[in-house]
Amino acid sequence: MTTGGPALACRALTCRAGGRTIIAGLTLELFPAERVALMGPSGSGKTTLLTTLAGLLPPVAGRVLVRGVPLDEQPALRAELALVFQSYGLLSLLTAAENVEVALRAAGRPPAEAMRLAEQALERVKVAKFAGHLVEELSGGQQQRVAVARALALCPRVLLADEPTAEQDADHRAIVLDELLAAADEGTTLVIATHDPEVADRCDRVIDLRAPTHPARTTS
Ligand SMILES: Nc1ncnc2c1ncn2[C@@H]1O[C@H](COP(=O)(O)OP(=O)(O)OP(=O)(O)O)[C@@H](O)[C@H]1O
Repeated sequence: MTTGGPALACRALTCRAGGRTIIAGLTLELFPAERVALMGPSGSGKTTLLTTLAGLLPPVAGRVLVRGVPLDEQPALRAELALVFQSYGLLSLLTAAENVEVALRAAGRPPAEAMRLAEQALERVKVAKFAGHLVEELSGGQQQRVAVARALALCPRVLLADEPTAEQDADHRAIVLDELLAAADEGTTLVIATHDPEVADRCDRVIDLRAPTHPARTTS
């Protein structure tokens, strides 16, 4: 499903972490409504790549482009990207609902609308009943679903999700995956880092980061 130009792209992207080159000269184009699985062994650079694509980690060379515009030249374009962090990145002393509302308020939504959208997003991934609970009171899987809800609520142009089903049981894994794929049905570009072949099977394309120091191989 590729319409128009890429929603997100990178050109000759090189990323380093801990004094090592993790991603070397990677060029990619990710299209609206496309569902992409990012795979590769532990340590191959999935988190590093997602964090760089989200504009949170500057590359040492190359560029990230949002709708063809270099992200480093227009940092405001980050607002079009949402990242589900592998470690969730939630504020533990806020409630589940407040975590989603804070993101919506930061994106410019008025308070009442932020509350309504947060509730809807939490319901989509079956954590609405914990809306008033502090994040630190929730299980890992519940926290992960709150992190997914936060990203979904933003209706981002691009949703980058770092192993978003890793902490889920089978039923909740299916729910999370269905909701992420539903966002792609609405036009969001979806990139899911995963070790799960069943998640990859439901995507349009797999990007395989087989070796930390080699360019990614892309399969359709
Ligand atoms: N802040 C850091 N300091 C030092 N090394 C780092 C840092 N961040 C990442 N690395 C290294 O970069 C490499 C890639 O890590 P990354 O987390 O991107 O891999 P991954 O493919 O997401 O792994 P996993 O599947 O285990 O989540 C690893 O060797 C890791 O040790």
